[in-house]
Amino acid sequence: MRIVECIGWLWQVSRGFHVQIGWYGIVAVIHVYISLFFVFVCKHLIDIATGVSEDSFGMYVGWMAVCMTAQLVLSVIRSRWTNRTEIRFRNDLHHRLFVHLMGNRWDGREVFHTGDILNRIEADTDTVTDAVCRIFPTVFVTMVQLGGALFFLSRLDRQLTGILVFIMPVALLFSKGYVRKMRWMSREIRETDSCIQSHIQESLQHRVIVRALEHTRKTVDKLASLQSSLREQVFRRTDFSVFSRSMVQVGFMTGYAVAFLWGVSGLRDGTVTFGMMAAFLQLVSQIQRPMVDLSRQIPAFIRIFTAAERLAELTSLPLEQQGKPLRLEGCSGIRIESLTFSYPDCEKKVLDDFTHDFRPGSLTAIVGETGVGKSTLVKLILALVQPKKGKIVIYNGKTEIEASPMTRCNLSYVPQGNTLFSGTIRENLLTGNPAATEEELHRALHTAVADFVFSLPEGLDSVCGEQGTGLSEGQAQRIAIARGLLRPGNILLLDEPTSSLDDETERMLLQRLSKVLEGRTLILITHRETIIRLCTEVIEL
Ligand SMILES: Nc1ncnc2c1ncn2[C@@H]1O[C@H](COP(=O)(O)OP(=O)(O)OP(=O)(O)O)[C@@H](O)[C@H]1O
Repeated sequence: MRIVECIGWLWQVSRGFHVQIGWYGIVAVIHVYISLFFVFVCKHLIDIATGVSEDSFGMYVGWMAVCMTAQLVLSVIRSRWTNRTEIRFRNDLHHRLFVHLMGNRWDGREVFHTGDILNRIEADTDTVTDAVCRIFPTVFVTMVQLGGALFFLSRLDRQLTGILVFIMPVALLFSKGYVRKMRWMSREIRETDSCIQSHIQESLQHRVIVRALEHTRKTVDKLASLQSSLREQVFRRTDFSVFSRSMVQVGFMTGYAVAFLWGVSGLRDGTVTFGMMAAFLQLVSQIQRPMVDLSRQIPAFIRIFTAAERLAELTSLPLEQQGKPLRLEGCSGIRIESLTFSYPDCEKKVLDDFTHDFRPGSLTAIVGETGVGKSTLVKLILALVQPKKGKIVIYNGKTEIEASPMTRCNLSYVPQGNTLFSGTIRENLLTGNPAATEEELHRALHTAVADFVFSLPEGLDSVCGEQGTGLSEGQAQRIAIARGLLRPGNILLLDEPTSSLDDETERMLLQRLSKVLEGRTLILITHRETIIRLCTEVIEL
């Protein structure tokens, strides 16, 4: 991503904060001019004290007090503003990224590891927040301060200003090559940091399995090796930037020495007053400080562009089709016409010219050997992935709609395996239908043979951990079935719903399920004979 594009992205994500930043800039500029006026007041006071000027001493003391009070008030306003804007901006950016990532289109391939995404959302968002709320306004103020100080100095001594302006742009040392190298180094560091976070996140998520496979030592060693790479990369970047900064420092030190010697020789010759000398030194430091600050900000700018680039990669992920849910009333069916699908970067077609009509009210079992494409077909029906060719139509006799994210409301889906969220059982069930009544929750649990919930000490309010820890696989599976049954859709999509159930529980589940299938279409993936017998149709992939 080019720097101009990074700036454009930053401008776009900070929309909604431009007015606030503008106000901050105005306050900061007033602050700068008050500090320059303070220099002017000090010069006059020294000139009055040394007899060069005959102005009123009391009046200038008064101005001095006004300047000091105003500076204090403005710094309080600025730091209060910065802290408030920072938290607002960070929350806003987090929110936008989260909304985007929750709604982005999935093509069957995860572009980023979850740990990498988390790292970007945390660390890169912090960098961008710091840029928008602190660094950019500070740089703006620094430039105004620099311009004001140079202007003021030029009123005192044009020649000296000319010399200083000539010496200062040592910062031009920061050629294109320097910036390119720093950007590359920053990107490398951020990528290693993401790898560390991904490794920690995945290892912690599967720590029980890691322990069971006696893989703990290797996992810890991998972290140490990644950390050692990160350390080396940071050391390399630090050495490079320290060297470049020292070169700039030399330029500034020379500038200060020139101003000092200029003033001293002027004092000796009588062309410079003590007041002017004090003003020289104050102004030179007011020029030097901003220049040093600006040179220090260059690595920060490179970090900002790297962070902006990494966040822009997330926000540029295409979004799923958006729109109002398209709900079909009554019993609905699904017609699949010449469907062809293959995962990105895979030659093999998982489905090739597949056609089938899941008629309204039919009970269909999808069977086939493992890896043949059963779950993929369900994902296509859910419009989680898009077919390469052919189409999927949901119909009810009166209306026909092509499958899309908006037709998901017609589908009650029970995924394979343990898919519970951390929280109470009630919260998990309500993700199926937030408006479900207490009676509906009880009915769904009963149909899913999950009556065991009622005998738990906390009942529906029992808490389960991440991925349903605290419950057995079979218990978690039955709660997931109840959650699917609560969905308002008339088409039930069940992916291996009884894989963790014993024969007796499975028999009861099928018995209870058959009673609620009136007016609904059932599509289920299974390997179990008992379930296949319940179905009116069987298709083998
Ligand atoms: N995200 C993916 N990217 C690439 N290939 C994938 C992806 N998901 C699945 N596949 C491949 O697609 C094929 C079909 O997978 P799918 O999960 O649909 O099989 P399945 O019939 O449901 O298997 P099982 O009975 O084991 O659940 C497999 O060969 C698998 O390797």
